[in-house]
Amino acid sequence: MTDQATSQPPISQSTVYGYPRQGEDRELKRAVEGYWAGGTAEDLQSVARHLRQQRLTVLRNAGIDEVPVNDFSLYDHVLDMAVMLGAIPERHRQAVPVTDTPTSKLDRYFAMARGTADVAPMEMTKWFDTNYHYLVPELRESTEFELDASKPLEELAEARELGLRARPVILGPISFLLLSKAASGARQGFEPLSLVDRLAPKYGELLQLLHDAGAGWVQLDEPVLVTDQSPQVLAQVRDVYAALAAEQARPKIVVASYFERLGDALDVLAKSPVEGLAIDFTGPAAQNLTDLAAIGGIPGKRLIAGVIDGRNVWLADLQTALSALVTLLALADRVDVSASCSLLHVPLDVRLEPDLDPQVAAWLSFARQKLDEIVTLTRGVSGKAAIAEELESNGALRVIRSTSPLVRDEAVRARATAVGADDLRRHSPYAQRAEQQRRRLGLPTLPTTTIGSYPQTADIRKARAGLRKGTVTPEQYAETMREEIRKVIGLQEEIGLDVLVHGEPERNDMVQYFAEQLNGYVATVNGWVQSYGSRYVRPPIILGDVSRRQPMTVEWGKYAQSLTSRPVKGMLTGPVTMLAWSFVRDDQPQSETARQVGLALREEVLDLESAGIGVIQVDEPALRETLPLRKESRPSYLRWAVDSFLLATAGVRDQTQIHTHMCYADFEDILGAIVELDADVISLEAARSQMEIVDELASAQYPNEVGPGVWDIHSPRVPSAAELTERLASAVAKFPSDRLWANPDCGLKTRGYGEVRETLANLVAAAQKVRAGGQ
Ligand SMILES: Nc1nc2c(c(=O)[nH]1)N[C@@H](CNc1ccc(C(=O)N[C@@H](CCC(=O)N[C@@H](CCC(=O)N[C@@H](CCC(=O)O)C(=O)O)C(=O)O)C(=O)O)cc1)CN2
Ligand code: MET
Ligand SMILES: [Zn+2]
Repeated sequence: MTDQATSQPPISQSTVYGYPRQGEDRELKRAVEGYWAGGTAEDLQSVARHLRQQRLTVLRNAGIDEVPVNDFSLYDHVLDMAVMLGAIPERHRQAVPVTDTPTSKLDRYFAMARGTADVAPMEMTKWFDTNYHYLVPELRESTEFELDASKPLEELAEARELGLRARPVILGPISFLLLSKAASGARQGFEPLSLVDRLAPKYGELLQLLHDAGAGWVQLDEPVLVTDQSPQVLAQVRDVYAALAAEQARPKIVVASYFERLGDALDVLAKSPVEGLAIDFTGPAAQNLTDLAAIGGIPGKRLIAGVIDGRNVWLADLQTALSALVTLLALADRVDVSASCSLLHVPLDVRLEPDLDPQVAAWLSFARQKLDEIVTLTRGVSGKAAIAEELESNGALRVIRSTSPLVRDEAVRARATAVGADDLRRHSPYAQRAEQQRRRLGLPTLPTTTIGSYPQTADIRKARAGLRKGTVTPEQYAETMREEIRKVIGLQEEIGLDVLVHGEPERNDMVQYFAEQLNGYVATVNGWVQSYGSRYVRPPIILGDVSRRQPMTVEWGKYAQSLTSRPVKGMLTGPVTMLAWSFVRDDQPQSETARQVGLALREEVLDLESAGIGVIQVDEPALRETLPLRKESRPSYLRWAVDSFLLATAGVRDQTQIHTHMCYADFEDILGAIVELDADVISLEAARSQMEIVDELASAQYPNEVGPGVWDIHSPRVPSAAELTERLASAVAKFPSDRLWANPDCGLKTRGYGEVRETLANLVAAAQKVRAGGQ
């Protein structure tokens, strides 16, 4: 490549698909929760407007040539899309009639997201293999779409007022339909995709409105195209984009995909009459580069090349990214530079991390730093010399990281290498273990338990904030936590639960809490990433080889057990979840890291056992979500996932009962792996899916014990004893009752004590009733 004269227009432009929404101080969370607590719509809208302006200014000042709009959301962008298309479930229409006031529109929006006292919210589920949750639109054969384009139009106008070139980002029609579900009461066998012909004209109207409002380009996101799709679905993709492209007055269309390779969908999109494609070239999607070359590229089209990893936090390898861009130049009419996906999935800015070791901070790139990487690469496309300095310092930092003692720990590596097949097997088969556990624990049939956490009250969080600020001493903090544990143990005894928990008050988060205590991890103080709605997490960063410094949970567990004669369940987060909800290393296979975490947890499990804890739960809620999007990659993932769990848990004696917990439905794809985990007891989400999982486990002849969650803890509703009895009875009808447990769906940390006390009492009553043979 040769240097271009500076007078020539730049070959490439820089852009992104989305930017974090919350603001530097999570202003959005406070504004939204403030509105829910009785604040005004004006206050909420003004904070939101200010944040949008701030984001656009940041993008502009960073040098981003074309900014995204409509990527902002008060709650979730799929919910926004459902509202934009008028796909509003009947129950929310009726519960919150929309009048002329702006408040009613907002109230209905939040009713769909969170439910009301009378109506259930829309279902929430994971956004592909990320830890972000979206709301699942509900459609039926009678759904009539009705366009309300006010949101993208307003956001477009805001950007144009700032003098910016803006590209509205809209969830595409195929993804919208495939991410939706049949509403309850829809015709048997109804498939949302069957509405595509009714939906497409609404997208046509939208395109026209955006065009009239001055949009030169629009981005239609079709991430479902990176999952396995049938030829029939791909034919629909072809037809719908042919129809949209035939619209008279419209912006140019770029179809975006991310997270995996496009596979067969690549050719379909390449042949479609849309003007551009945005493609992910990072991680498992790197294959797109070869695939694109193999089909001869997309001559005549714009390519937005996602060469910066939008889901991880490591400094990019600029040299490699630049080489990819140069290769791509020959495969498209024009190549623009971007991150692989919306920057929604990474924290805002490394500069908001004052406590981070500066050396480590220099290896990281959060959303704001990724903008710089994108802009640098964009300049580099015109001539490598223009970014020679950046390439050199980037290369140097990457070398320093790869050879840093913070990264490699030979002792850990030696222990990981020494792991043998025996370490991955319990001493005896389940039947023998169950016998010994029965004798030791003396539990009734249908034992009752909870999943671990009890309400994280404001007082608990205040104490922790005080500890951080130094206004609360470690001793005072520990006493506050012990007080909370006493309260939680007392409550459970009073209610009459069989297997108790300590309540997890000392944990800020089930992953971050452990990350803060393990070697090889670093935690952030401001690295918030939206999980759902107004809830955020701070995923820790796995930097180097992982090992345990000292026992992490044993003191709390021992204390809780000392307060009661009933068994107290020890509570740990499993290796897969410790990876899935963190930013992982990009310099070694995940299987390696998982094995190291498995070894660290194994030590903790054995220490808990020695401390007299007879029941130990190792949570793996992320096991399903981490399943690779493409089926071909699944077996190898499941192998290391199961092995790391076994490594953590299989060292205990027969009479120690191992539990695990998963709370995201859709277990069909991993039933085999669930069996292989060989946990004595597994608790699962079941209430929201009408206990279907029990049928599945029964037909898979699940050999160990199961606690299908009978209480959907995601909703503030208190289920009655009768309702819980019915759910339990339905489980008993399908699965051997001597291997069933009674428990909620998930932890209770987001619930209030009022609901918890009432529902758990109902749960105990229901279990008693079903034990006695009642209905
Ligand atoms: N990592 C992870 N991913 C997950 C889950 C999970 O539990 N963990 N569960 C599912 C998602 N569910 C979730 C449920 C709840 C929250 C949640 O409640 N988040 C809290 C933050 C939790 C936290 O980190 N709390 C810290 C810090 C709290 C905080 O914001 N403190 C204030 C001060 C608070 C005060 O003075 O009262 C501050 O630092 O500014 C603590 O307790 O110590 C929030 O958004 O508000 C997140 C996800 C799937 N993915
Ligand atoms: C998201 S799974 C949560 C499991 C954890 N033990 C809790 O009860 O909160
Ligand atoms: Zn859970």
